Order: sequence, then C-alpha cells, then structure tokens
Amino acid sequence: MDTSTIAAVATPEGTGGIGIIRVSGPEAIAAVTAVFRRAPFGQKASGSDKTDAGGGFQSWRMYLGHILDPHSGTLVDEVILAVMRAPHSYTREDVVEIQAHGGSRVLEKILNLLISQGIRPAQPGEFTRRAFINGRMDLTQAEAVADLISARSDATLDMAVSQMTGQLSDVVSSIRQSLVSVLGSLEAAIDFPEAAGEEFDGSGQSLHLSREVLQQVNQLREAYESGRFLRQGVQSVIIGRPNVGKSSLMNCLLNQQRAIVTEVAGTTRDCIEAYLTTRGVSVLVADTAGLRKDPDPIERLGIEKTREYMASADIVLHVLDSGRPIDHEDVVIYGQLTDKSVVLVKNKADLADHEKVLRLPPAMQQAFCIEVSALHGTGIDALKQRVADMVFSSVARVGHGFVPNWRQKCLLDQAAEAVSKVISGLENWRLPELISIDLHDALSAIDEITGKYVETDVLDEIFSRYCVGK
Ligand SMILES: Nc1nc2c(c(=O)[nH]1)N(C=O)[C@@H](CNc1ccc(C(=O)N[C@@H](CCC(=O)O)C(=O)O)cc1)CN2
Ligand SMILES: Nc1nc2c(ncn2[C@@H]2O[C@H](COP(=O)(O)OP(=O)(O)OP(=O)(O)O)[C@@H](O)[C@H]2O)c(=O)[nH]1
Ligand SMILES: [Mg+2]
Repeated sequence: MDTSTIAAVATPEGTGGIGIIRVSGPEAIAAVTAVFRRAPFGQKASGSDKTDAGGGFQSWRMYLGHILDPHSGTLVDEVILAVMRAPHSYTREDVVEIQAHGGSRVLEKILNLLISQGIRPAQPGEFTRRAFINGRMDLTQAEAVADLISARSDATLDMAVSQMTGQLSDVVSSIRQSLVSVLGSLEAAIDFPEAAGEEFDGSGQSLHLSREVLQQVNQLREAYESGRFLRQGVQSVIIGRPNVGKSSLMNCLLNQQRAIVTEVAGTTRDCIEAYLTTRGVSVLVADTAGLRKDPDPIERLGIEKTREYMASADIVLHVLDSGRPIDHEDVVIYGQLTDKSVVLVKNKADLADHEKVLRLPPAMQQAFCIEVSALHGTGIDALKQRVADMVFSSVARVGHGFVPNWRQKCLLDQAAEAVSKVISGLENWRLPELISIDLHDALSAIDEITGKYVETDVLDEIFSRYCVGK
C-alpha cells in the first residue's frame, strides 16, 4: 500500500485565470499548512478563526490566504484552499486543493514548495488510481474518467458519462452474480454429489443462467463492434486524381483554409489531417496527394502515403472533376475501394455542362454520389450529413448508451469462450469439477473488467494514459 503524499497541477499548462494544485495523502494537510498563512492579512484574527487555528481546517470549507516560502518568508501567491478530509474526498485520502493564479510559473513554484515539504509529484492518473484502489469507483468508471476528458464529440462524451456513473459496472456485476450462483450449485454438486443429480440435466437452472450470461456477454461484444466508430472516431480520407479539388474540399469541410490550393496539378504532396465534427460524431479527415500514374519522385512518396491512408480509412471520399470526362484512372482507383464505404464526390459542379453531366461507367454506377462545388460551398452540408449517416447506420445497433473499450472487449471475448465451455460441459454432463475450472476462468475475466482482480502492470498501462493531475 502506497502511503506517500502526492501533488500535481490539475489545470492545463499555460496561463489561465486560476490554476489548481491538488495534494492527496496523509501528509497533505501538514505540508500545505507549512507554506500557507491564513487571511485576514495583518489584521486581528476573528473569533471563528481561532477554532480553526494550527492547520485545523474544517473539511469541505475554503480558506483564503497566502502561500509563503517558509525559509525566506517571501510571498508566492494569494490563494484559496479547499480541504477535504479522508474519507470524504475524491481519493478517499486527505485532499487539499490550492487555487492559485493560473500562471505556470506560479504553480510550479508552489509545487516546488510542497515537494520541499517531502511530497512527491504525482504520476499521470495517480489521483484517480488512488480513488480506484480505495474503492471509490471500479476500473470501468476510472477508465471512463479518462474517456470523458479526452472526448472530442457529444457521442463519446455521452458514452463516457454513462460509463462513469456505473452503467457498464451494473451490467457486469449482474453477469458476475449469475456466474457466482452457477458456481454455488456446482460446488454443492462437488461437495454433495448424491443431492445434485438433476441440477445438471439440460434443463437445470445452471444451464439456463449460463445461457443468459452468454447472451449478455455477446450483446456487449456486439456493442463494441458497432460502437467502435463512436469510441475511436471515424477515419475518412479524400482521394482522387490531381487537381480535382481535394484540398478545396478539405478546406470547405473544415470551414478553414487548412490545405494549400493552386491550379497546379500535384500541389498536395503530404497528407494533411484535421478533425471535423458532424452531428456529434468526430471524423478525422485526411487530404492526400493526387493519384496518378507517372508521378515525380516526391509525388511518388506522397502517393505511397495516400495508399496507406486509404487502407486504414473507414470512409473514402473519392473526388471527381465534373468539368472533365471521367478518366480511366478513376475507374482503376474506384476498383481498389471494394471493402470501403465510398462516397463519389462530383466536385466542380459549377463547371458541369448540364447537357452532358459527368457520366459514370457501369462499374461506378452503384456508388453513392453527391454533387458539390468546393469553390462555392454548395452540397457540402449534404456531404457531411451523408458521412454522419454512414457512421450512425453502423452504430444504430448499440442498444445501451455505452460501448466497451478494447481492453474490456478482449476480456468479454475470454469470458464468452469460457462460458461457452461451461454450457457445453453442463449439456454433456461433464464432471462438476471440470466445469468449475471454466467457470473460474469466466469469473476472472469478468473481475478483470471491473478491476476486482487485476495485475499491477495492467493498472500501470491504464493510468499511464491519463493526464498528470487527474
Ligand atoms: N475542485 C475539484 N473539482 C472537481 C473534482 C475535484 O476533485 N476537485 N473532480 C474530481 O475529479 C470532479 C468531481 N468529482 C468528485 C467526486 C467526488 C468527490 C468527493 O470528494 N466525494 C466524497 C465526498 C462527498 C461529499 O462529502 O459530498 C465522497 O464521495 O466521499 C469529489 C469530486 C470534477 N470537479
Ligand atoms: N470551378 C471550380 N473550381 C474548383 C472547385 N474546387 C476546386 N477548384 C479549383 O481546382 C484547382 C485545384 O484545386 P485543389 O483543391 O488544389 O485540387 P487538389 O485535388 O487538392 O489538387 P492536388 O493537390 O494537386 O492533387 C484550383 O484552382 C481550385 O480553385 C470547384 O468546385 N469549382
Ligand atoms: Mg491538394
């Protein structure tokens, strides 16, 4: 058990109106008391102050005062302290928050004063790790805190909030309860073999419960598959022949001059990425180098990158030039997108001759098509809408508000495999001792989801992804 006291700046780097330093652990109050002098400054303390003297701060109260260097006596800042005594705090340890002025130099100075009082800097995520270790939340909730902070869209934010309030924990706990109940009957069968006879004939309660568990586990696994888009965001890529207006489209989608546009074919050499949010979904858009057969050496490198982006993209925006007839190269490019969600973007609609609008060869006629003019901004909203629709159509099956993350999903896979073995064991009247081994495997996978039993290196991995001060 780690009994050190930790401190970190909890607010983002840079200047801000107020910056907060968080301190947690048994020495938190003593260390802060050593560098803090209460207001009113230079006046007689009022009556109520006396009752709180000598670091005797009341829990969940705020105190105005000065941070002073205890050696030189120099004033560092005027601050407000919030004191939360164990166990009624975020970490369930003594917590003091120092609300200082939000300059990074000020906060650094205060942090250094605390460190000279024997407190150590906190690791990333260490406050939340302590909250987890001390039983304030389970691991799915702790993970949700990180998701909440990094959420870039409403969809991921909603998901993180529902997981933080324990919705996933509730489902997992009910799965656990069923498994424990099956284990109970199995153990009874092991201890009293003569009494358990009918418990394991296909219609028994254990079999029923195990099948129900498998169904619940599989639902969560499906939610992962269909919600992967929401969790990780969607990757899209803009591709096409040189000069068709890919960079113009990128700028138009972002409503910002992000990529260089010229009338010269082969302008974009490197891939340019940016995030776009459409209907609450975060979409990564990449503008790429135009694809053509005989590129110069620099272009060739750009085209290799374009191909990598194409390979990892969920959605491909294949841009065509409506002002020119379709090129064989376009048919070749399109042919390489068979396993992708593709939108054919007929750009430069303003140049299209309405007598002979861009005619698509049969191979491309099945594709979803949309006419836009990146120059005039027409059709762009419809394109964004289409992208959002593509995401939502794959997510529609997510029943609950939450989607397991990859770690949880891997454990659900393990649990599903073990429970399937339990079911076939029960169906085939195998020895309860053997079935019990699979049941224990299922339980340990489930318990690792909530962190009831989890290896330290798994925790190290999870919390290292947090920010310092969280
Ligand atoms: N200043 C500040 N703001 C913050 C946090 C914080 O730690 N400090 N939070 C943290 O990241 C979040 C709020 N979450 C929190 C959840 C529980 C407790 C807490 O101390 N709970 C105790 C006491 C409850 C009470 O007395 O009412 C408990 O549950 O025992 C604190 C913050 C966001 N805002
Ligand atoms: N009329 C018209 N011109 C456009 C439209 N979109 C782009 N253009 C013009 O087409 C030219 C090429 O545009 P870019 O956006 O640089 O094309 P690109 O596909 O990124 O080109 P590369 O990076 O060279 O592959 C520029 O002169 C743009 O102004 C459009 O919708 N209508
Ligand atoms: Mg370009």
